[in-house]
Amino acid sequence: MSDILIVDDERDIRELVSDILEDEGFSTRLAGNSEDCMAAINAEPPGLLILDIWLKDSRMDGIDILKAVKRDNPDVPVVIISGHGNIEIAVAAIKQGAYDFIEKPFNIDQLMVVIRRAMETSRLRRENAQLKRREVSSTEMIGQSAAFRAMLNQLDKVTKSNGRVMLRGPAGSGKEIAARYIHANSNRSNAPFVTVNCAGVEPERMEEVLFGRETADRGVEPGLLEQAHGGIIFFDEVADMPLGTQSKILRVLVDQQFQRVGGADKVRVDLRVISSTNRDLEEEIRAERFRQELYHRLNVVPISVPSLEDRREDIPVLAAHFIESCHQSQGLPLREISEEAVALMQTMPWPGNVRQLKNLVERVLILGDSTGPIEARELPSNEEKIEEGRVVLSGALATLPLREAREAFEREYLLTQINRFGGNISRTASFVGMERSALHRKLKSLGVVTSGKSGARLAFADDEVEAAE
Ligand SMILES: Nc1ncnc2c1ncn2[C@@H]1O[C@H](COP(=O)(O)OP(=O)(O)OP(=O)(O)O)[C@@H](O)[C@H]1O
Repeated sequence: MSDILIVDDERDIRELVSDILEDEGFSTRLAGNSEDCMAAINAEPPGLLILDIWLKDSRMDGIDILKAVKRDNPDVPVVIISGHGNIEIAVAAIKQGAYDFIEKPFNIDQLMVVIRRAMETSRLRRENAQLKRREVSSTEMIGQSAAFRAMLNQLDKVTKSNGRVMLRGPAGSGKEIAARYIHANSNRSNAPFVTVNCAGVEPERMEEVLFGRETADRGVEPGLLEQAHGGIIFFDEVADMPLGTQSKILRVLVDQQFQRVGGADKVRVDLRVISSTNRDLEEEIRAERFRQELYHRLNVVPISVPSLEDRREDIPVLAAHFIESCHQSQGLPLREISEEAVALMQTMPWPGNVRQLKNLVERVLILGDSTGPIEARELPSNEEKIEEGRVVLSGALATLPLREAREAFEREYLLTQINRFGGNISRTASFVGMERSALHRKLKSLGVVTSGKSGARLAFADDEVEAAE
């Protein structure tokens, strides 16, 4: 257990408190002024700080020390000692984040009750934080496709740097989990990871949420930037940040400091910034909805998170992973997946990406009444697309002459299958029921050029479609 730092300018008092605490089995350190106090904290943050509000011959008073501790070591609980009749100041200290206060003169029992409670609360907080961390670190990223491995490789390169990363990819593709992966593997892994849900906060509240606020009656309420101090702040869906807030964030990135709403003090924070977007930010800049300068500051290392349709090969392992986690967390049955069900999952559209797959797996496990393998009939039947083997035409296909429509269909169908088999032409040929050489010819006639050892990249007319490596 870490020790208790006792700060009081009256020597008798600090020694008396120290004796009592040592008798109770705590170890203590003592400081008589603010300089010694800050030096002791910087040397090693204590498990608890007992702090006199009035410190003679000190550069900082108790409230200043409290502010510094709450900024740099927010986990250290602080118990204030206040002189008799200084209740207002003690209450102000609580608003600044002190755990509790005791009034001089105090008796041993009072002191011990407050200290035991403060220690217990802080222990619970630490345990909670550890549990949360464990939960986060168990959200491991699953995948083995070339597209996934390429992304992971890029993530691994940026974990140890402080570079600002912009994660781009469609909704539900795994941008937040990628940001958490960077955090968990960075040297900030023991510091907070704080998400700013830029789409979810009302624009008029955004600044308070980010910068915090200071009011006469409620004191300091730290915002998300302060809460993330030392760690990573993740701007989720950064394109949804109001323009006014964008300028202020830009200032924070330039100056490395900011003011709370209603406050006068400058607050300094040490942060690494990761952002995500599923929109085309260049387009947002052209439409004057996103500030170009902020874009350049946030987009230092752009990393693309592939859609699930671009890594269909990963669907079976992801589905198995979600079955396992639903089993662990909710006791749902640990079921396998039939071959037909895997084939259907690997060919159906996934506009909601990995999140949609995760939800689908959970739904099937909840609704299913068997413990055998998941069957294709348990999956959504795509009724709007196929009715009893009948393909319902999309608007685009229906406007084409038969020959072009057939080619468009064949191209789409074969690309999906090739992607599903990770670019492996032999396995694709065997599934679609063609000879390998006939499939090659077919692809060529459709303008799909395979290259690389395993048909890795598919040059598709002028466009490039990346299937797998
Ligand atoms: N590679 C992966 N392995 C395991 N789980 C994943 C993976 N990718 C995504 N997930 C899970 O899918 C869900 C959606 O992922 P996440 O929230 O990271 O997506 P997102 O791109 O940030 O979504 P949005 O843009 O909608 O905020 C989460 O539950 C996440 O844990």
